Order: sequence, then C-alpha cells, then structure tokens
Amino acid sequence: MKVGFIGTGNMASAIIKGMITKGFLPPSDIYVSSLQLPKLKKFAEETGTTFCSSNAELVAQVDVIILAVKPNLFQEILPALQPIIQDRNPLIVSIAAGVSLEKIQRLLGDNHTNSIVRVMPNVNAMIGESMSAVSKNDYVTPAQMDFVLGMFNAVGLAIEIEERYFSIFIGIAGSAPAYAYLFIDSLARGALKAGMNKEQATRIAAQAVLGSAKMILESNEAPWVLIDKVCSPGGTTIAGISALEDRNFISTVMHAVEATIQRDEEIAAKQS
Ligand SMILES: NC(=O)C1=CN([C@@H]2O[C@H](COP(=O)(O)OP(=O)(O)OC[C@H]3O[C@@H](n4cnc5c(N)ncnc54)[C@H](O)[C@@H]3O)[C@@H](O)[C@H]2O)C=CC1
Ligand SMILES: O=C(O)[C@@H]1CCC=N1
Repeated sequence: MKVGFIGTGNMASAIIKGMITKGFLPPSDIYVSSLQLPKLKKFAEETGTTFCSSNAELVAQVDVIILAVKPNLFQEILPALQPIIQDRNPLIVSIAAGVSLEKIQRLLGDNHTNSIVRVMPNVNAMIGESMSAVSKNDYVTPAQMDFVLGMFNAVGLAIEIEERYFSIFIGIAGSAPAYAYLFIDSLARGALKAGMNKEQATRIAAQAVLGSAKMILESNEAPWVLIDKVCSPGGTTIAGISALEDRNFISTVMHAVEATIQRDEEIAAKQS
C-alpha cells in the first residue's frame, strides 16, 4: 500500500515519524506533499519519504490519501483534486477537526461513492502513544478499515467510534495532550517557585503523571479510589486536593472539555 499525506505539519509529521519508527510501512511507500516545497524536500530527505511537488502528483501515485491540512482548506483542495480522485478511487482518510464524512463526500461530488474514513489522532503518535478515534462511511470495505485501524494502532491505540462522538473525543484525546502538558508544566512551575530547577521538576512531574495514567489503565480501580489511597489522614495530599478544589479544578477542566467541543462545533458549522 502506498500512503500519501497532503500536508506535513505538526500532526502529519508526528504520524509519519511514528509509522516509520514502528516499521508500519517502508518510508519510500509514504508520499508527501505540502505548500512549502524546500521545507518539504528537506522533510522527505530526512525521513526517506517520497517527495511530491503537488497534491495532484501525490494523488496520481497512492492507494490511500491522508488529508492533514487545516479544516478551512478542504473546500479549496478537494474540488481541485476531484477528477483525479474519481479516476483512481483511493481510500480517503481525513484527520481534520470539524470536517464531517458527509462534507468530504460533498466536496468530492455527491454523485460519487468514495470510501472515506475520519480519524482523530493526537500528537503523541510521534512516540507511538496516540489515542485515535476512527469512523467510516458506508463505502469503506472491511479490508480498508483494517488497514486504517492497523496504521493508527501502529502509532498508539485506535478505536472505532460513532462520528457523532468526534467532538467529545477531541476534548479528551485530540486536544488533551496540550492540557496534560499544561498540567505537567504547572506542577513544575510550582516546584520552580519553591526553589527546584525547572527542567528537573518537569521530568519528575512527567514521570509521576505517566505512572498515574498507567495506574488508571492497569489497576482497574476508579480514579476516586486511587485518589483516596494517596490521601493520608491529615496529610500532604488532601491539603493539595483541597487547594485545587478551592480554585475549582474539576469544573475548570470540565469547562475546558466543553470549550473544546463548542469550538469543534463552530468549526464544523463554518465548513458546512
Ligand atoms: N496538531 C494536532 O495536535 C492535531 C491536529 N489535527 C488536525 O490535523 C490537521 C493539520 O493540523 P496541524 O498538523 O496541526 O497543522 P499544521 O499547520 O502544522 O500543518 C498543515 C500542513 O498543511 C500544509 N498545507 C497548507 N496548504 C496546503 C495545500 N494547499 N496543499 C497541501 N498542503 C498544504 C502546510 O504546508 C502544512 O504542512 C488539522 O485539520 C487539525 O484539525 C488532528 C489531531 C491533532
Ligand atoms: O487545535 C486543533 O484544532 C487541532 C485538533 C485537535 C488538536 N489540534
């Protein structure tokens, strides 16, 4: 299978580097196109991927197209590629927030029946730790779906969800790495304020958060049960939990998820 990425920015480069590290495809079977050609050429040379000087050149050679550009570019890029896409009928995979399966089909021509898959990965794909959601339209074959799930399982964990849950998924997985990084950075800033070197504090906090995430995934205990196990009576942890709740930690994080969902819905409304 030859897989072509249209757009090689933050997310595509994370997936490509993750795929290459995991050996999912030979690098030369990964084709890349984007706007800034000198930068793209350097990226292709560094990764061993196949450089394409235009989106059309890429579409003419691949079996799977990964659309990895910003949502507002779909209406410019897809109609221009429509004839060649309809001629070759590749599997279309989009990783964009706010662009529905139905919208992609409309941009490719309502009278056609393209196999289209929507994926919401996250940037941790670069180290093989993405949490990705996958949703498909009616024309995707089981073999095509297996290929996409295999690709995103190679760079983390991929699950199939109904498309109507995509906005919520972005709030807890697509955008959430940024929120987790912010939490770790905030812990490190607290340590910095108390006199510890920030770099050392960041590594310590990141390992503590990594272990906590693994504990939730591997212990089969609910987070609240684990919280109680850390809190000694009259101890340090309950003092910290109380301080977090003084500033509405729980509702602040819930509000962040709601804001993410709302923004995804706004982007989708603009695209429709
Ligand atoms: N950054 C992230 O953590 C995540 C991003 N996404 C989605 O991935 C998509 C890309 O996001 P990023 O990688 O963050 O954006 P980015 O801005 O880093 O990359 C966009 C890429 O598109 C290319 N591009 C722009 N116009 C083009 C054109 N006409 N033809 C071909 N390539 C063109 C740019 O040169 C660049 O390589 C978005 O739709 C976003 O919703 C999804 C999950 C996570
Ligand atoms: O911020 C964004 O819109 C993209 C989608 C999910 C993560 N980054």
